[in-house]
Amino acid sequence: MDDDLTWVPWATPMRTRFRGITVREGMLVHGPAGWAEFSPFWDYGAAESRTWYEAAVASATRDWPSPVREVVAVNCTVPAVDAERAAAIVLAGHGCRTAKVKVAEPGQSLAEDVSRVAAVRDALGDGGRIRVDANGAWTVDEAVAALAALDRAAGGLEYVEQPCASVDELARVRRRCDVPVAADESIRRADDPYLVTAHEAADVAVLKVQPLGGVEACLRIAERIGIPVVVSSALESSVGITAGLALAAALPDLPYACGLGTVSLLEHDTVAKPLVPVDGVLPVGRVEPVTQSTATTVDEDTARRWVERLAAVEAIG
Ligand SMILES: O=C(O)CCC(=O)c1ccccc1C(=O)O
Ligand SMILES: [Mg+2]
Repeated sequence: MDDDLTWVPWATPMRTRFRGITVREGMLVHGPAGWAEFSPFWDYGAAESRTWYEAAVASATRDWPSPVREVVAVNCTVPAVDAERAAAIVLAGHGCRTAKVKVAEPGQSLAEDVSRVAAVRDALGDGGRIRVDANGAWTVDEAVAALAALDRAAGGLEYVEQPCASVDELARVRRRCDVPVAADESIRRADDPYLVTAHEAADVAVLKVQPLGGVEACLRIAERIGIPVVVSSALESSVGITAGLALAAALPDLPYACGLGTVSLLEHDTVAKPLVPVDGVLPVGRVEPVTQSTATTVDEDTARRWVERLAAVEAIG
């Protein structure tokens, strides 16, 4: 354990269930450079959580790279809810002109996805952009059929994020379909993040700071990967979002809105002024958490689980 670092557990219910997650929790960490967040999902074991730990320690101990912009345009994120709630999320979308819509949720139908996307287009108006995220749930044939219907419902999709699970399938969808393909899980859960470009499987790379080992590590991937980058959250509290904003701010080119407008999916946050977009953008910079807040007042069991988890990840070294 690094003596310069202070670790604080936090937890909050989600306002809206998101990919099966109903509670979001983790640890904040304070070091010489400021506050950072360690919040791997519980389906990640100690080994896969190691990059999340390295990302947190790097942000707490080292300055971030120099920003080239002061604000970052973000998308609003629409979980796999019904059409009415999807429209409400977009209308409350804090000026975001891009919406990301979750599709292919287990147990739901393509008709539900089509009506959700159509409702998002209605709420967003003509000018806004719509992207969808299938989290790898489709086969290639399902993706091709679904994308034709969703592209029509959206009046044109900006891109589809992770339509299928494997790099090879992404490449096949990309060849058969005009909708640009973005790779998320194929980068953040892969041994080799560059496989997607080697196989011409993606037009856009989604980078997430925690799973990919930190702001600097992501910046190096962005430099090498050769396709435009979208920085996205892992549903962090505002403290974790600042690291994503630091990455987005340091990228020379940022042609797409980033998926960092997610704190409104959380019931409680770790800071007094949550990083909710204003006019569709978020400010770049460090934040101070409120360490005696509802989010950081966790029960004994939650605190113990995180202390044990941290020890398990640190033991990997
Ligand atoms: O990109 C966004 O709009 C929000 C972030 C997001 O969707 C997400 C958040 C946590 C885990 C996975 C994902 C994902 O992109 O699949
Ligand atoms: Mg995704």
